[in-house]
Amino acid sequence: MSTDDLFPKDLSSAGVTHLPPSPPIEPTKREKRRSSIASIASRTSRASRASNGSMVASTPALVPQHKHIWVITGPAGCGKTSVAEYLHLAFALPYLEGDTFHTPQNVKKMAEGHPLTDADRWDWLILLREQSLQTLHESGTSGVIVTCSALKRKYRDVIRIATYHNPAILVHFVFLNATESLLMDRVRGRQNHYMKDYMVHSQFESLEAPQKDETDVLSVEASGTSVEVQRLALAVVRKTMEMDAGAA
Ligand SMILES: Nc1ncnc2c1ncn2[C@@H]1O[C@H](COP(=O)(O)OP(=O)(O)OP(=O)(O)O)[C@@H](O)[C@H]1O
Ligand SMILES: O=C(O)[C@H](O)[C@@H](O)[C@H](O)[C@H](O)CO
Repeated sequence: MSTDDLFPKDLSSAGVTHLPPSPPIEPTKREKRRSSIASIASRTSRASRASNGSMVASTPALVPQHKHIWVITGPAGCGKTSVAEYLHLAFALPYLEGDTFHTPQNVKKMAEGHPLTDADRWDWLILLREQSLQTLHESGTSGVIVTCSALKRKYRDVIRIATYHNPAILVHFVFLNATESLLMDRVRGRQNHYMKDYMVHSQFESLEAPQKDETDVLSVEASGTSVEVQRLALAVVRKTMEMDAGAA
């Protein structure tokens, strides 16, 4: 895969299987956003070439060794949707919005102010894992992006099972790290969403932040602006892709 393949110019083929449940962005705004993200991606690509004029000629084509499941994780309000949409457009990879796979019962429970239990989450986690594998298989792309709070280690382990019988697949967790008080503020500012700000505390009660031995975790500082967090996430994902292709 060449650097240009990592930042394809035609983003229209990227599939979104499940769009986020948030209010739709009006088309002109979405179009503007797409073109701005595409232009950031292509600028990044040109910049890396400009810093090394002979790179295109002398660097062998980047060939990914694996297919990748990029799980964007963290508690409510950390920016999973914002980051996933950005990566989806920048890398032209299909994107599954995890919240749209919750059962109506789970959504009702959260909307009524009751945190989900382990029992409520198992089938959802398994579904996300299976949908990710299916999407990878059907799309033929080098990766798929999925949002999933994946708050506990054992939840991440459920997703990791995707690799057990598929040695060609790697799972990565992009953990968006921010404080409870910041996320309370963000969720408070969000309109028309079933998850209310007072639920953020329960997310942190459940949270088992990834440990050092979880080597498939890419931790991203998520307290900056949306643009800052999106760019940090893009950088770690791109670096990981390049390492897999033997180019970093
Ligand atoms: N870095 C940021 N700075 C400020 N506001 C942000 C940032 N990232 C996201 N937001 C805003 O915070 C709210 C939550 O963001 P987003 O929906 O992306 O988070 P999420 O992790 O997907 O949340 P949830 O799990 O509750 O769906 C949204 O209103 C979004 O516009
Ligand atoms: O595991 C969970 O508790 C859920 O996935 C939540 O994280 C919500 O769906 C999300 O926060 C929506 O706002």
